[in-house]
Amino acid sequence: MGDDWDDVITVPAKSSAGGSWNDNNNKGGMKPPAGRGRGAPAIVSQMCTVKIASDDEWGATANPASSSNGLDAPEKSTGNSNGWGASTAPASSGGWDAPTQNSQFNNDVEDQPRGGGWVSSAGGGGGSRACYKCGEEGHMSRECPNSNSGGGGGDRTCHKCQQPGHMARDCPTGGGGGGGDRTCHKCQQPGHMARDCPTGGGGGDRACHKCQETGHMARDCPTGGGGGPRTCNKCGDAGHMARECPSGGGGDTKCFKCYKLGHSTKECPDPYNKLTEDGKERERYVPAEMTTDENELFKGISSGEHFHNFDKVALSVTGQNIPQYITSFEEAGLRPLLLQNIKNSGYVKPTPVQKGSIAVILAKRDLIASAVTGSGKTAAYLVPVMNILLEQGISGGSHGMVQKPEVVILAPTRELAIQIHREAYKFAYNSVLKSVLIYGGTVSSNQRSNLQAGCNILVATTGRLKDFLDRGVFDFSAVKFLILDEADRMLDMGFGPDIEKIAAHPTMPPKGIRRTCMFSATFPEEVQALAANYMEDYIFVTTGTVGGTNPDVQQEFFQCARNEKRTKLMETLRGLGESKIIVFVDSKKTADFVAVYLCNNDIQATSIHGDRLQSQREEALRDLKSGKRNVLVATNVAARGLDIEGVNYVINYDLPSDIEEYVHRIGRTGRVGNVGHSISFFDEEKDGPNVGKLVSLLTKSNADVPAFMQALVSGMGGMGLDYNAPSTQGGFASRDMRRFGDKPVGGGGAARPTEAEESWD
Ligand SMILES: Nc1ncnc2c1ncn2[C@@H]1O[C@H](COP(=O)(O)OP(=O)(O)OP(=O)(O)O)[C@@H](O)[C@H]1O
Repeated sequence: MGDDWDDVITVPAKSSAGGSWNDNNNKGGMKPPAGRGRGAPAIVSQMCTVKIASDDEWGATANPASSSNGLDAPEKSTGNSNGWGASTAPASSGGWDAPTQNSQFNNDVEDQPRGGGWVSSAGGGGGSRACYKCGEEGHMSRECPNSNSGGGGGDRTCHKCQQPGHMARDCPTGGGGGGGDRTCHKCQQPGHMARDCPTGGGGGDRACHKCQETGHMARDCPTGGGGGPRTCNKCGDAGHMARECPSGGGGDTKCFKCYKLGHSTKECPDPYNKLTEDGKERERYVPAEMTTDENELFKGISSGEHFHNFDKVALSVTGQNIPQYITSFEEAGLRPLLLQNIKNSGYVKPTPVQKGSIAVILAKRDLIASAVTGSGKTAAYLVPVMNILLEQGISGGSHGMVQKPEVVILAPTRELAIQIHREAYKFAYNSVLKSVLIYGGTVSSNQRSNLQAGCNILVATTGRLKDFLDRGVFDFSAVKFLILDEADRMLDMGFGPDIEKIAAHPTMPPKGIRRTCMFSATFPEEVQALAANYMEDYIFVTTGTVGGTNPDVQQEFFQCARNEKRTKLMETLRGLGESKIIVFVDSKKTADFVAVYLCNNDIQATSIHGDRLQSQREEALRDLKSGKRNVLVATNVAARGLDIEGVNYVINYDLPSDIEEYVHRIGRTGRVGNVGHSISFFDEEKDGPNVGKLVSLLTKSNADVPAFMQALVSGMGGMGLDYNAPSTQGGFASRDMRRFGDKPVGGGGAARPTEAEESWD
């Protein structure tokens, strides 16, 4: 992965530090909360904490020009019979009757519908090219209606006898004859074609492409290999062709698909190659377009009976020069169109994380925000960044040019990226803002066209993002906001290296110039330390306990040995009737197994996991949403961020070993003030070692700790209990680490508070 990153075309980054947009702090139009007697947004000069109670995310030839030529360019100029890379050469090597069109030269070979070429699907061809038999347009020679004589009536001449009225293959002079003045490629004599050459070898003065000797063609070369000056496309050495390369790979020629060294295009292991590792044909999935039906678009989870409890949640904001929080969407000075879309979404007032985050982002500050699952973090960043773009105006790149999005939002899963884009599309409805979604598992040409048609907000998974970036479809030079959703996941070992490269990309404005915002329900302290490296003088917004479970989710645990789980699951599901339920398991295999088992037992189940085709993954979610299936068996791919209306229960068939994933999994229910339930099967043998972490989590979240867990923990002498330790040691963060950490933090501005907490109230 790594090497390609250095090859991307460099577009000059924004020159002036900070740019003017960075200085317009007041344009966000924040107004002070009513009745607080403050004129302008309050700027607090010291590190402080604010608590509110009550109301208050081209390669080798790195040739950017190729972008106009499609992403998957053909292997070099193989359009002749020279034998170099001959396997990809067009069929013209057959002789003089060259094909009219070489379908291999379609742009973006991977992404074209099968059966490409210029022949129309109408069955006859209707292009503007003329038939080789009659010379008329609208059909191909093989379908020539004027071909009674077998020849046609055009004025084109036969390649053999040079007479008009028939084609070479129908030449009455016979096969090896012909009277034209064209010469054989082998012996250079007129009157026959190379394949019919009586010399068998040829004695012309054309040189063999292998040994560079005259008198024979490459495929008849007596050297077997050749010693000409041409070099192998794999290893770069002269004397043999790529397909005969003794190195089997290597060399400094790059693959034209993935642009990595060491293999040819057809051997590319890249995910966008046609074949999977095990040789199966890849899916060519084109997702459906976003709905334009307003009702459908603005439909979402209605806030629940506990929504008012958000008012009781303490909002803690730490950092320097904290901007005044907002109390209502109206008072935030948002653009009318945005306000209208917020209203159409059914939002009446902001949730605590929205109150804090909207103010911070409108003030163009870096931000880490952590709040319980289902508390509206998506809108907490979308609304303010959109407002800023609308106020400052957008450039909106021209069609076909290298696109320059102003906002880049990264998410760990495709499904979450889809959801975020949908939200962005919703809030940007009727505005000039254009949100574009790019993610893997789908045909890339559609997404590329969407992106090339203009993009202000780019929502992406990292794989597809890097691919398009490498191919010069877009760059980061206009980025004002880099947003990581599920940031702790994005910064962990899986995605961390990608984020590092993205942030360090030559076209990405550096921290302090671009703004970086990170959101998650969980934010372990060690991840906060990593996050700080991408930020400058950031504000930390938390509501409740960072990493705590959602209080609206009633958590139940059952001791259940591994071999008892199936029966227990059936029992549980039968008791829950038609409710929408997500059943989490720890492996793809188990997901398939459990889903099949449930279906065999008349439960309307489906599954989602990383080995399923993307179309199947999305279909599974659609089926759950629509109620076609009421049970979704899932791996952690569905643990974070998904916001599905009516999911009343989450069942942990297998408990995760990672405590943060537990928090996210059970957070698929009990969203925006709705009551939810989680039921977890605790297998003492497997989950015993994690009991300390669980008890710590439940305790800090003010949730009931089951008696059996308490007994287990005291039986272990309290081992594993650690309420404040980093997650890897069994705990979770509950605060802004800068205020309590021992180590200075890079890039986070002042690492320690200089003054006591200061409140907004
Ligand atoms: N102010 C609001 N009023 C009513 N509903 C809201 C409000 N803000 C967000 N919502 C709705 O709440 C639901 C949850 O929002 P969202 O998915 O952004 O939560 P989240 O905090 O990001 O959750 P997670 O941590 O699971 O990713 C969505 O359906 C969203 O439309």
